[in-house]
Amino acid sequence: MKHTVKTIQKMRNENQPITMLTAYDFPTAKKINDAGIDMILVGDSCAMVVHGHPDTLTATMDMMLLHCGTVARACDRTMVVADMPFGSFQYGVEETMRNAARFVTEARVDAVKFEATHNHIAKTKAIVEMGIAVVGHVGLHPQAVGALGGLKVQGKDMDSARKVVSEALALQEAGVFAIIFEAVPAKLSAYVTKKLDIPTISIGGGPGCSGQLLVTPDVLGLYDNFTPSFAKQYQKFGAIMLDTFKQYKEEVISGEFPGEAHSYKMSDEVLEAIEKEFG
Ligand SMILES: Nc1nc(=O)c2c([nH]1)NC[C@@H]1CN(c3ccc(C(=O)N[C@@H](CCC(=O)O)C(=O)O)cc3)CN21
Ligand SMILES: CC(C)C(=O)C(=O)O
Ligand SMILES: [Mg+2]
Repeated sequence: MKHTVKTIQKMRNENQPITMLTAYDFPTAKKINDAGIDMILVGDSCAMVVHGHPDTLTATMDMMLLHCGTVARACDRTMVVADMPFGSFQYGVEETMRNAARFVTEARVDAVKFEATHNHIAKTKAIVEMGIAVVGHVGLHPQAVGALGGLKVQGKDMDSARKVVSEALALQEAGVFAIIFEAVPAKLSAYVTKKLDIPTISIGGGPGCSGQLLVTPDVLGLYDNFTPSFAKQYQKFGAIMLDTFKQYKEEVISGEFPGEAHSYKMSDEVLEAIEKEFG
């Protein structure tokens, strides 16, 4: 059965931890779905971990719609959340509504997320009123990397902690069904989680949230430009891939590949006839 806003909120109410990972392609999304992970975020982190850009600002509507549609096709259980790229929710309520609708109608995702601050509460309400499920996102907003002066923890001092708490409360009030806490001290997200009635999902937000999220290439060991300190690498698939490609190269050079098992056969008569005809 496919997860819905209701089943995710039920998990939170029954104290069952919610699991979430990012995905950008069909085979990975299918494995995440089949593993029973509750939610997938098609993050604009794909600009970095899939497309090789230094930050998320180059993600576009076209890029996100393509990856979202691909991931959505792989998921018959996992709830799929589209991350709205920078520039898609900044220019007024109507344009934001139109862009949110495209994720639902064209890519067939189950919900949208964007890096909303206090300036985006009216837009959040407008999308919720359209009937689209919305996820909030507080703490580190990677799309604000320029203004923040780097991708770093948020909410350690009074001003930024107040921003995290007040934005989370305002987003809940605006109707989001869950909120992602990114790079926030564990004590602060635990405090806000208790204050809220909706699930909180941590990516570097500590164990006190209702669920956990990681960027899948970090989990698999597939992205080696950098890894945030909160990410846990469960496997070293990057090293396995490197060894595999080296082995393939060696086998082609040595003639070991392709052997008989990986080649097609034909009858000697046909070949002899061809040789006769063409010399
Ligand atoms: N591979 C990857 N994993 C992520 O979790 C991730 C992305 N990319 N891209 C989008 C955002 C950006 N995020 C990030 C990226 C880096 C740090 C990081 O390296 N922080 C340092 C501190 C840096 C500083 O203080 O200047 C750390 O030690 O965690 C944190 C969050 C989380 N997201
Ligand atoms: C880091 C998570 C929350 C995200 O927004 C992304 O993967 O783009
Ligand atoms: Mg993002």
